[in-house]
Amino acid sequence: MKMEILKQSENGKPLSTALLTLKDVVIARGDTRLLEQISLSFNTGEFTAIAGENGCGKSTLLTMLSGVEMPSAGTLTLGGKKISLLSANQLAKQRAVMAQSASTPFGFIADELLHLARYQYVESLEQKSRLIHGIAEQFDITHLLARNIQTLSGGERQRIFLAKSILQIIPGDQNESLEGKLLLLDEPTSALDLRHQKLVMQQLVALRAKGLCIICVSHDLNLISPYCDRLILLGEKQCLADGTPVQVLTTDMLSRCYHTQLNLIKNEQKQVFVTH
Ligand SMILES: Nc1ncnc2c1ncn2[C@@H]1O[C@H](COP(=O)(O)OP(=O)(O)OP(=O)(O)O)[C@@H](O)[C@H]1O
Repeated sequence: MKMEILKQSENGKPLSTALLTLKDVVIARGDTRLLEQISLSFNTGEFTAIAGENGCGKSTLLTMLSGVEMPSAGTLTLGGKKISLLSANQLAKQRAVMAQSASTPFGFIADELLHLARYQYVESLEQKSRLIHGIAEQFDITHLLARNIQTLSGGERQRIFLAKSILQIIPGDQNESLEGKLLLLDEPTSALDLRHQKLVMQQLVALRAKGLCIICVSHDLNLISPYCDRLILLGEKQCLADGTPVQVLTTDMLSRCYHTQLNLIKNEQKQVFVTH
């Protein structure tokens, strides 16, 4: 797979590899232009958080990044290829999306739903089950596998759908690299208690270490900032800030983005926390 090398270290070794790129992308809903002329690159092995006020276009941007809908203008490439040219099967193996309120129209059993995530892989039922049980343990959903999805609590359901999206793209051998794979998450921790928030963040960081490119929309800046590599703030129809959480989280930037005064606290590890 041909990929654009973004940066080189002094010894010429690639430091990061662009997996997903947007060039002069315009995103609209109906007659409303939500984002104007955005150009961004998302790299292999990078965990990016996207935040911004309600209605600024975060979920719509994620939908476009997934290749499900095309932007009004501009180009989007995944792994060096125009996303619009990738088949549904290619997309399904390369990127997974967890929507904001993921649900099923029918009362699926959780285990059936997780098996469905592997439908495009040629593997024995035993291999499939081993993989599903491994991921289920990592997301603390083993005890929920026999349950009807529609009877689960919000947080339980959220962990099932997160596991499903990961199962869709990971190789059968969990030791294999995840380079070239993309995970798009829309507020995946909004219903989780503190223990499960931490668990999910730790699992995402472990997947990122194997090369997965993660883009996660979140309103919870305090939860995600210590774990993500990069934070993008959207507002005013553009990318207002793009950098490490410490670079992006300033009182000026936050008041411009959220139209209210917010305060910051720094801890000894130089992490920044936002308070009202
Ligand atoms: N299908 C649609 N038709 C018309 N307008 C839409 C449609 N989908 C979204 N919108 C509008 O587009 C804007 C952006 O919506 P989007 O869901 O991307 O926002 P968001 O930044 O994810 O917001 P939130 O933080 O509330 O989840 C909103 O004003 C929304 O009302």
